[in-house]
Amino acid sequence: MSTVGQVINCKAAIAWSAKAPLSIETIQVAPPKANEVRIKILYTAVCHTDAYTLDGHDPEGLFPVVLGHEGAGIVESIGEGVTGFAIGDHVVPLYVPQCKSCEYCLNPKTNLCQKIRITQGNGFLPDGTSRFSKDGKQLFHFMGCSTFSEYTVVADISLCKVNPVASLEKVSLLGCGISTGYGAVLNTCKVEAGSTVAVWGLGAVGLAVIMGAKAAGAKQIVGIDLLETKFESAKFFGATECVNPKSVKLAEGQSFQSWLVENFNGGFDYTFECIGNVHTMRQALEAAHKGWGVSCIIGVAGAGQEIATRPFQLVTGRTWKGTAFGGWKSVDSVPKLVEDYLNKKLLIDEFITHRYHIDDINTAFDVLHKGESLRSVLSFEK
Ligand SMILES: NC(=O)C1=CN([C@@H]2O[C@H](COP(=O)(O)OP(=O)(O)OC[C@H]3O[C@@H](n4cnc5c(N)ncnc54)[C@H](OP(=O)(O)O)[C@@H]3O)[C@@H](O)[C@H]2O)C=CC1
Ligand SMILES: N[C@@H](CCC(=O)N[C@@H](CSC=O)C(=O)NCC(=O)O)C(=O)O
Ligand SMILES: [Zn+2]
Ligand SMILES: [Zn+2]
Repeated sequence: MSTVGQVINCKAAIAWSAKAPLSIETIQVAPPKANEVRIKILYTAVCHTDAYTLDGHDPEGLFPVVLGHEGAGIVESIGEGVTGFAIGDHVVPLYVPQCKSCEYCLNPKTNLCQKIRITQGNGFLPDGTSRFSKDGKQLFHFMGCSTFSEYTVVADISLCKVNPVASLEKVSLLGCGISTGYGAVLNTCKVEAGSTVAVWGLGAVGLAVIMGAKAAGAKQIVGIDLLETKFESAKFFGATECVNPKSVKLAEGQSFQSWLVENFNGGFDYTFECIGNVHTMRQALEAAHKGWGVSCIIGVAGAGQEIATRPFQLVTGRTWKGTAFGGWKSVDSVPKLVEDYLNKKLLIDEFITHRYHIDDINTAFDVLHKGESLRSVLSFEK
């Protein structure tokens, strides 16, 4: 029985309010309007940013909402005017879209397409409305993706078609964390062979940075985390050594970053913060090498959180920058990352540490907060 043009009743994890567990319920998903695509989501992962918004730290956080932004699925139907997709295509939703016509898409210096950023930040699709409801009550979209629903609707510029040979379970992780960390190295920082690199936070994003640094030919890759249980996986992905800031012997009044400068040849060519903590962001900046060191912020910090350092740190040659989705022009790049995965240039399988049915999504958030997981992947099929 075709669902094209029909409202679909399906399972979704609803966030009714901040800090509350997600509620598994049947919602209504309306057909796609012009330049929209409705997708049957087969797999979705949980990223720390989902937790960031669910925990109430996101100034753009709106409730009730269908969260989720790291997923993959199959096209169920397309709206009027959609040309690049057909029913049955394997696709990955993209929270950084690529319209290829806005000022940002036309500028090679950024991937931050702004075509639909305002409506996306307001929890809507580009026409300013939602396709989600629960018995007549509107539910907001999230990051233009909302993958915590069996069916979702996205703008056609927020979607890419991928090789159907690749496992949708695996390529779901290219919707955020792996692409971000890997791209931060290759695109945002353009790390050169022989560089020295330090990475704060050994979660999925941090490990993807390590994977990228190894691919770039870095000669030293130092993983930094408070949880030494993360060190083994960091070394698997390419860390040459790992440091627990709580375990080093600091001189009276000495900072961790000055200890790093003292013990790692004056600091690192590149540092990456993959936590979302403004204090570790300062550590990472000040551990970058005088004269040329570059520090890249990947971690997300909420409203009111501000970074600080002495201007002297920048005056003496350090650069502070950041990345969204690893600087990838999304529609063009994610299909290529899928090919890299199929050609074994990129690891994905090893990031998946937990698998759950969508009914157990709250457990996936628990293991993330406990630091026990890299990526939990959820499926809707029993
Ligand atoms: N800019 C972008 O485009 C993107 C940004 N992000 C952001 O990147 C960050 C990482 O995401 P993700 O990898 O999914 O998150 P994870 O929670 O999986 O990883 C964060 C890691 O940092 C560790 N950590 C926490 N506090 C400290 C500390 N003070 N010093 C050292 N290590 C610490 C955590 O340990 P523990 O588990 O014990 O807390 C965990 O190992 C998040 O802020 C997320 O929002 C994610 C994707 C894209
Ligand atoms: N609404 C949040 C935005 C936080 C943020 O920086 N998001 C990242 C992606 S994090 C994915 O896991 C991003 O790409 N931002 C670009 C953008 O246009 O938002 C807040 O306001 O804190
Ligand atoms: Zn994410
Ligand atoms: Zn654009």
